[in-house]
Amino acid sequence: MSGGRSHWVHSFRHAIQGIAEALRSERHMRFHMAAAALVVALALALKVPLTQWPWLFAAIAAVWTSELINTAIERTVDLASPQTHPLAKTAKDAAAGAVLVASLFAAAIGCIVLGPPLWKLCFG
Ligand SMILES: Nc1ncnc2c1ncn2[C@@H]1O[C@H](COP(=O)(O)OP(=O)(O)OP(=O)(O)O)[C@@H](O)[C@H]1O
Repeated sequence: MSGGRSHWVHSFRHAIQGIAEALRSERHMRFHMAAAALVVALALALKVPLTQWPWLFAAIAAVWTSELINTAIERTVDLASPQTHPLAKTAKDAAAGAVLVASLFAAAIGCIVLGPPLWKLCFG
């Protein structure tokens, strides 16, 4: 049982190290983190109803998850194919496409959830 728990703790530590390394090495990841902090601060300031928060968290999680997977794919492709190769390009471009889809989803959620209270605040 304790061996199982220790395995779980190791897996958790590795996952945190993965996120920390992505934050250190990827400018986009730091941008997503700043954007998430801004969204949370805005939602608190605008007193967004509790029922809307899951949409914001889903959007943030979608962007972070896609960026982490994109980073993993970039590293794997660089390791497997340091030379230019059409398949390496396909893999990296598809991974970047996943980040774009998640970012568009997050932007739409941000407009839908934060737009109306922001509009009300600015234009009465
Ligand atoms: N080994 C390769 N073979 C062919 N094309 C590649 C290869 N590596 C990168 N590319 C092309 O260059 C683009 C940029 O790749 P790169 O690894 O610099 O990622 P990036 O988009 O700059 O991401 P980031 O800024 O997050 O590191 C890829 O999307 C792909 O089109």
